[in-house]
Amino acid sequence: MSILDLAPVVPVVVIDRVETAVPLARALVAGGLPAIEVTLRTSCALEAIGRIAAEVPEAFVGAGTVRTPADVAASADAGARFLVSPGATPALLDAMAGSGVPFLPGAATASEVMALVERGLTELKFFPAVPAGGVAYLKALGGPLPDVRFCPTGGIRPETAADFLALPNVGAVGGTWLTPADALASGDYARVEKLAAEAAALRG
Ligand SMILES: O=C(O)C(=O)C[C@H](O)[C@H](O)COP(=O)(O)O
Repeated sequence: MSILDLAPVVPVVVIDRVETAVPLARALVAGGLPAIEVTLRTSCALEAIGRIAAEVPEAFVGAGTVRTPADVAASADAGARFLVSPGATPALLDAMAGSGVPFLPGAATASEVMALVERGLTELKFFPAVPAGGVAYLKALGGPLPDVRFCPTGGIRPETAADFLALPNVGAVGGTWLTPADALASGDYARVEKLAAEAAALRG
């Protein structure tokens, strides 16, 4: 099973208040997006992953912004079922591979992609997707590197997601638009569910 096949969109969520973790995960799952990437950018991220893993079993919760071997260990201990990194280093790749947890390492250039393919990795995050060159760039990478599938993330909006998903080398896209900060602040999980349902419908 690949993370890229769970849903067309992987919500990237930044959780500032751990109490929001479970209701927002339930809303995303109810909308049809079970794979949820919780970024390790906030102090409660690991606790949020743990709560979602324990209380929302139908979610497939992972850790994002995984940058170091210590992040890998902490994420796995918290219950992350996948790991996403913005880029890749040899030490990080060794740790992710050794963890036994599925992972999507980040790459943005042909050389970076080729280095990962040398390690047997063919499912990658393309980051930062839009600033790096967007749909045209990813399409061009697919010419010489057709065996690699990507989860482009960074700058993707609901109105541009379908263009990425139309590429043969895109399995899913990531983005933060499913969980607007004001919706989380006001507890408007119905809005999160609606945004998730619209995203889930992007690829039939
Ligand atoms: O923290 C990480 O490792 C990330 O995954 C960075 C995310 O790709 C971007 O934060 C996506 O954010 P948007 O451009 O708002 O969709």
